[in-house]
Amino acid sequence: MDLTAIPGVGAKTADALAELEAPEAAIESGDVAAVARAPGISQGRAARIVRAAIRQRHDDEGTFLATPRAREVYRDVLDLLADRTVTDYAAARLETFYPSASESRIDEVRALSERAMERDPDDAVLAALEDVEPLEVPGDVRVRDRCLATTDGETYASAREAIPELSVEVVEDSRDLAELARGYATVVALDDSFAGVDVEGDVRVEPDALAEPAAVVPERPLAFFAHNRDRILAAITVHRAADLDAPCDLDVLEAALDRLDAEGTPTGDDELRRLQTAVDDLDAAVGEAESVANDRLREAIEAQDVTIEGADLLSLVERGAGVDEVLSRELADEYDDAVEAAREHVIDTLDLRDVADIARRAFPDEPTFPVEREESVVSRLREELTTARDRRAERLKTELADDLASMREPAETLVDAALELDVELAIARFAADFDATMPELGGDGITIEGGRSPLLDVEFGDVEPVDYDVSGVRLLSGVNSGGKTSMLDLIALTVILAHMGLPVPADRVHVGRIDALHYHAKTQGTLDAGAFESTLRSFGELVTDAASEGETLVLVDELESITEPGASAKIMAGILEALGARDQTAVFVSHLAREIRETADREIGVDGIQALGLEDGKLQVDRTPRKDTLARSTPELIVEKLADGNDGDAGFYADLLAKFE
Ligand SMILES: Nc1ncnc2c1ncn2[C@@H]1O[C@H](COP(=O)(O)OP(=O)(O)OP(=O)(O)O)[C@@H](O)[C@H]1O
Repeated sequence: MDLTAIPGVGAKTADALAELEAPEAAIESGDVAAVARAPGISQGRAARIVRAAIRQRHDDEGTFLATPRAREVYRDVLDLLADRTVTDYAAARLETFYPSASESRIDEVRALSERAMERDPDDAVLAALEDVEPLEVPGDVRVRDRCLATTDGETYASAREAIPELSVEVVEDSRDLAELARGYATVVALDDSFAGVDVEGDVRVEPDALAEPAAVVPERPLAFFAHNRDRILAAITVHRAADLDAPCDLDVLEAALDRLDAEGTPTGDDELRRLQTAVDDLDAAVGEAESVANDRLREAIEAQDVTIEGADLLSLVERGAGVDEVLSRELADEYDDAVEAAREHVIDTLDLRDVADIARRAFPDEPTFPVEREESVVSRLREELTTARDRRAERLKTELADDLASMREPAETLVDAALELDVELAIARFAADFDATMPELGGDGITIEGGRSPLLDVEFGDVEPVDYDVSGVRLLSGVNSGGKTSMLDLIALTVILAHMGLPVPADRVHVGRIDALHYHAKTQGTLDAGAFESTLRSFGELVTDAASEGETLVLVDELESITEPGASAKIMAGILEALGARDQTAVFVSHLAREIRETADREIGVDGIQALGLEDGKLQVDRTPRKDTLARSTPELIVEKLADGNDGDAGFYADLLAKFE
């Protein structure tokens, strides 16, 4: 597949996508997370690429949302869905859903919606989803306790390329190797020629190491799991909570991850913990041991009466002997005890085992006061412990990397499935929150039964259900604030959702398949000549043959506000005539329904949102449009109320009312 064939994907993006293991498969399966793993591709961009590819696959021109207001309603739909996602991934993935004229695309998403609506958005699942994120490729890993060694320049270059995690050293002979082995816990010699050499330290001869880097740097495969550990564990919890089929044994994967911390260090091994603590606490323990010895010695000296014969004292003084000699002569046993206590302290506190003999040498046999550590011995001890720790860690890492080697793919599948579940749960929650049902598609016109718009400015619980049945061109009249604009919004929302393949907030909906939605919102005030002309042109295009190929739904809100009432009634009548002649479906909301109908050359049906009356100065409205009814306007209602009154002016109001008929 030529990636640049996807609309909007240029050569640069195609190169970035080509870095993925299987870019075509990721794009085709709509896996936004996988696409977003390409360098420099954000989740939003990935969603746009996937959407463009879907459109291409379904031969879909993407011209369904033909006006700004139609696009706004679509945005509102996406927001309602995104509000019900837990992960950013699901919100981005939902952006790949769009209203489409393509039957195959709608069916694809309908299948997903139907599956989604069976799901139970359980709180435990939603909570577990909080920590699921798309898997990431970890940054560069650097390993400092191991190195590669070779005598050959070419091998050196390929080693640097194949295993950038380790330093590569050029050596000449086994002496050089031995030198390296003093600085590194492990040296991996890449040349055959070193086979059988006997050098002190952990020197391995592995001529095939470059072919199997993970064996030399288990940190590489482990870094993936360490970096993504929490996400994978969260995905495991999601699978358990939602009872999803798992691609691997979750207990085994979890147990393996439990042996790894976020830095990629194996955990849960007592021996490694012992060695690590010994390295960390060595200095402190030696310091404490010095105090132990000195306290003891001080006490012994204080308690001791040293008796020395004059001749001996004289001889000592003549020889210039110091206190050490007095100590060794007079307090040899006490000194030995004190030093023994110091040695035991270090060995016991650090739980030293095979290096206990080195630890003993950290305090000298020769009496001194105060007792002081032998710095070179302590350094040696530190080196030995560090090397032992690093070797132990490497062994554990290798074992763990082996255990996890076969789990990378299942882990990816696991996280992808959890993220996809979030998409489905968003649809399930949308359906549950708004009592939505799957619409029927096909035939002509639109039938909505028990429709409730979640876009209204009232609590969803307070939204009154409405019914409306539209075929052909209709005028929608009605009282101010009766719900005419809200009805257009509900129709637009319903048609968009139905063409996205999603459930609609109604008891029952039947929607004829359309190719484009033209929804024109009410303009704010009269337009100037230029704006008026361009608005008229857009309607002109809409009703010309070229533009009206295919089915369109036209929703227009109070077009009369663009110019003076007389002219606008004529214009609307003309547009409705043209749309009617082309068998399109249209709803025009207007307060000039009567004038339009009178001006039009063909019969135009008028429906009305009726006021039931005024109660305490407030309109009581039946929000469901009454078929073939020119609704009374608000002023008419008020005049009627005044005419019915007992005021002296009633006659005047009765005459006024007559003018409305
Ligand atoms: N189905 C409904 N259930 C509850 N409230 C509704 C419903 N439809 C509309 N409303 C309320 O009525 C208000 C006015 O609705 P809307 O703007 O649709 O009326 P309108 O007939 O277009 O008014 P105008 O003639 O002034 O343009 C809404 O803001 C909303 O609060």
